[in-house]
Amino acid sequence: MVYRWHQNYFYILYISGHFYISEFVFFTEEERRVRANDREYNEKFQYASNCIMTSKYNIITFLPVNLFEQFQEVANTYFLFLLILQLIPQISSLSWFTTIVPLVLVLSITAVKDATDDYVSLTHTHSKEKWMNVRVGDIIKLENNQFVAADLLLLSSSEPHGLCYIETAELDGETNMKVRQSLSVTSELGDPNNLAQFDGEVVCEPPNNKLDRFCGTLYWKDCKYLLSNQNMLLRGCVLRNTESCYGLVIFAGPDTKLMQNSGRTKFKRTSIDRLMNTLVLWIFGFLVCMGVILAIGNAVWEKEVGALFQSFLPWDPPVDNFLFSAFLSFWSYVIILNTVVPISLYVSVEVIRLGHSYFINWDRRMFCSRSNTAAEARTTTLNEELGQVEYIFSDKTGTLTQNIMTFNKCSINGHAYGEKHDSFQVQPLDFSAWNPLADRHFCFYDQSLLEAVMAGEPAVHEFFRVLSLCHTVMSEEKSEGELVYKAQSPDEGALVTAARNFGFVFRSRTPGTVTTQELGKAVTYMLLAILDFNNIRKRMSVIVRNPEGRIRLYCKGADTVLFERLHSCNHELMNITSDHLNEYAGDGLRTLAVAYRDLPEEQWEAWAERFRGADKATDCRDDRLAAAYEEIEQDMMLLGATAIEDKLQEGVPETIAILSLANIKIWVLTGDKQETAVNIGYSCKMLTDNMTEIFIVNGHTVQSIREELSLLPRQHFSFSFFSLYL
Ligand SMILES: Nc1ncnc2c1ncn2[C@@H]1O[C@H](COP(=O)(O)OP(=O)(O)OP(=O)(O)O)[C@@H](O)[C@H]1O
Ligand SMILES: [Mg+2]
Repeated sequence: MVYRWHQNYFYILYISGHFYISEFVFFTEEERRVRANDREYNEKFQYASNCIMTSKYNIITFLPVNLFEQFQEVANTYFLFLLILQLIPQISSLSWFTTIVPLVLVLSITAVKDATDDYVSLTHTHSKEKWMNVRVGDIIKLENNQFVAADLLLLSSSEPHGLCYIETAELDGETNMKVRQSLSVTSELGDPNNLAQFDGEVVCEPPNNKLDRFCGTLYWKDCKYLLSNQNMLLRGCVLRNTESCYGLVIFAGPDTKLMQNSGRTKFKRTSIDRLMNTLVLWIFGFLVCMGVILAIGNAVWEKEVGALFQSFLPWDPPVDNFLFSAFLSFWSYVIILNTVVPISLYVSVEVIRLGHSYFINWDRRMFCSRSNTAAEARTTTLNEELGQVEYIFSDKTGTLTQNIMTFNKCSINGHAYGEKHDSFQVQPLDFSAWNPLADRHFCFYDQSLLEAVMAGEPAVHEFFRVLSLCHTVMSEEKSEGELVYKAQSPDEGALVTAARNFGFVFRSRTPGTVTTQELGKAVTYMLLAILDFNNIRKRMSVIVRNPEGRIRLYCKGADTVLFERLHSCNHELMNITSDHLNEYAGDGLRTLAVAYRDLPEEQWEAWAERFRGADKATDCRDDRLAAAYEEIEQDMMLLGATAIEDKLQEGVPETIAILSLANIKIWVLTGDKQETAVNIGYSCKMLTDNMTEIFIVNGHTVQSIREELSLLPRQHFSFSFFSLYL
């Protein structure tokens, strides 16, 4: 079958029991060129439009495709075959409707079930009809809480500095908000009339499934601007905390990163289906044997006895010998004995499936009273499929844990703060008395840290200064003194809030400055560079110039990477701090180390030159930037470490315990420190005390991990806990 669908051809192939829908595109895209507001130009490239079909059937294809699927059921084919046999008068032993009625009944019940399954999945994914008409190169407006309909380049937003906030739960499952920012040249366009005149051209990578990367260039008014993932809004995200924004459609429909990540719909067969088919085949084999035995009996009788009665009991006209008579009686017996093949089995299984799916929907224990939603089985085979699960792959933060981070403890200059020493001190500290900007929801119990701040200990001050400066949090001041932080990473939100309560209040930022209020005094730092975080670097830094003109680099990140980059004079402090860190990790807390480095003017100038070169590079930009970062993040002075708590979600340990009883193996992905990860493993009952041998596979390359794995005895695979550091 071939469908023509928006310039691309789709073939439905049937190979060894599976349907494959293959897309045949007549050109392979090497780079994408999109000119804003110029449909005529963009149409030349025949990019896919924003129409997406997620359902298996449509009205025309339903009957043939569904029948084709159903006749893969051995029993259905068998009954069709019987029906054909019945039409031959010489062997027809039963009236034709005894087979056709059950067959038609089974076929139509299954067809109705398939059609409803498909319709449900269609209505769930395809509610926004109007987005179908969006084409590549259009500029569209999005409003708060709307789903992003295609992959867009953010042009401008209602928020200052072209910022906008998105929730990416549909894409990566993370519930925290992320920030995107438009280029400053386009964010100035603002009003719709200017945007209608915008005629920039984007040249970028072809459609791909990498959710966290985008690389392209915007050409506009003889200038060239580099684009990154930070400028993109992907289909499936939801706009939050942003009144409205405008975006240029770069990828639409099947080319969007969301769709590129989803596999094609395949005809699914559960293992019960396969088991039933095998059983039916065996029963059919038995039936054939019976037929053969009876036909042999017929042949013997016809030869020995029947032949003697030829004049009274003549053979029917086309039959002229006993062998042919036996051949015909074989088929008659196949028809007569057909009831041994249980066609009702299929109907019963379908009915049971339907019943099970309703049991799931009605299950009170799967009802969430907070959001007033019940569990919903969207396919009737769900129960069987769940029963087949052997492995569960889960993310840790936000899936097992609540993703609500609280600043719990810290170690500054070798001193540990935050222990709850005694039972007297149950009241959290009251910050509002001396700090009007304090966040009332922040709880901390250790008085001595507050005393250290008040006593003016320089290390403590510098520690909180790092926390208030080195981050990517945005702040919003609705009314004087009422600060709201919008953090991309909840860890950072917790750290900045802690600094805020201890008197180092982050107030606002512009692309070139950060303004803080340090113990009541407003201070504006020049923000010279942000060396952003990524999961390979495991750290982030900022370089700032304070009002006195001194330049400092502030860095925070994983202790493993930070400790390697400290100045040698930190040896002793490093040992004490790492003892504290181990203690924190032992409690399952997330840890970060913080450090600083003084930069003389000449050194900064020289490095800034190289940094700008790397930043402008078009090829290997990431590698060159990483090398530049590496160069400056050296010889740092350690300040201390922080410990943040992220509580487990309700019921996680119980659920995991039940899952492991069912022998389901669970893999959890986390970027935490190894000790923290192991401890969380224990607290959520993934690891238990009777697992005496826990293997930690610790390698940095695929090769080294493979070697370590090959050392493990095979049977340990199901019980061991891996922490892969790639
Ligand atoms: N904003 C940040 N600034 C500096 N360092 C960070 C930041 N976020 C995380 N890190 C460090 O980088 C390491 C890896 O973080 P990453 O965000 O890649 O982990 P993750 O995959 O998100 O893990 P999880 O899901 O457990 O949070 C962390 O252990 C932490 O030490
Ligand atoms: Mg993280």
